[in-house]
Amino acid sequence: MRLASKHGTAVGMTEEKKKGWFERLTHGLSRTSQTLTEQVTQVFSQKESLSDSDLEALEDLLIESDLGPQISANISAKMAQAKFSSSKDSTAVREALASALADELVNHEGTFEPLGGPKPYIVLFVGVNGSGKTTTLGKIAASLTAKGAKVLIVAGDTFRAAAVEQLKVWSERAKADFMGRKTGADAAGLAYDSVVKAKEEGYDVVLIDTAGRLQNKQALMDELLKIVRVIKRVDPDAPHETLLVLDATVGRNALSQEQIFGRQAFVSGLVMTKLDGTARGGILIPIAKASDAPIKLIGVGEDIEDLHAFKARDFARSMVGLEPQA
Ligand SMILES: Nc1nc2c(ncn2[C@@H]2O[C@H](COP(=O)(O)OP(=O)(O)OP(=O)(O)O)[C@@H](O)[C@H]2O)c(=O)[nH]1
Repeated sequence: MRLASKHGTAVGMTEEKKKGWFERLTHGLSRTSQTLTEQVTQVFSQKESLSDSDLEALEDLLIESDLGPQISANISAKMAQAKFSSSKDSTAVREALASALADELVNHEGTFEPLGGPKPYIVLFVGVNGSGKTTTLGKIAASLTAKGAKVLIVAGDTFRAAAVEQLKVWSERAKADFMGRKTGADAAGLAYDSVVKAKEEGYDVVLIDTAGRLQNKQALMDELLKIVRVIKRVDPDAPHETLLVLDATVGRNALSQEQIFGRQAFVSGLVMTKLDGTARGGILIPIAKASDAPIKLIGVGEDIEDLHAFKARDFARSMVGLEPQA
């Protein structure tokens, strides 16, 4: 039993589910793909190869799409080499662009398989408030319980009553068990107790939410590190996964969030949410390249089915408005 069949590789996924996800992905990235491809195909229109000034225009477009200078230069160089037999064939331009984008991403995809590892599998969710941590946690819980897994949700953001309430609602929706404390309680103590309980009571997966904001960044990091330290006292290999949740709509701010959390909080995977809410979904590429941790999941909407494993080639194709390849 593996979450991967739903959130992971297409292995085991029914054709219908795969198609459903591809539609959601393409729809979710439609703002990005419209902006990107309309402009890029304009640069190429009526041409079979690019002049130096066309190449500069292309590079500027890619930089404006938040891809950053280095990646934009790499992609422009690849596009410069491509020859298009029919100048008006925008599909060929899109195919070439998708392939150049995918080349940038293929080494940055990772898998999230909470039912494929040790039991209980301890997952920590980190990220600033509003990035989509709670929603992501809830969606994962729902897909795991749907597979029959015994899941414990832990409200580790003990500073915000609203965050605890929101998580409680998700646990009811997902039919997962819930563990929380009163406002201001020690989050590390709660995390410790949750792992002990999970071991004693045979849980498959423990999903621990954490605070997204404290008095200052250092206090936040200290709190996260304390949670990790106490969890390790119960299980030295835990947490088995620390997912950093980043909101694509904040653009380059997500890049600096990755740098702050990624450097200090032992992040093992990234989740990029709200890709449906931006025309600059390309921000995922510089983030993937800057991070030591791979991208594991992406979110393209608020429904449970809108969270899925990150697949570089599918993502790159959707970014330029092409159907992912079955
Ligand atoms: N459109 C869209 N909205 C999303 C996605 N993921 C999360 N959201 C929404 O973003 C908002 C913030 O998400 P939360 O899960 O509450 O974020 P959080 O990081 O837990 O934030 P706090 O609860 O404030 O700590 C909610 O309204 C979610 O429904 C996504 O992939 N697409």
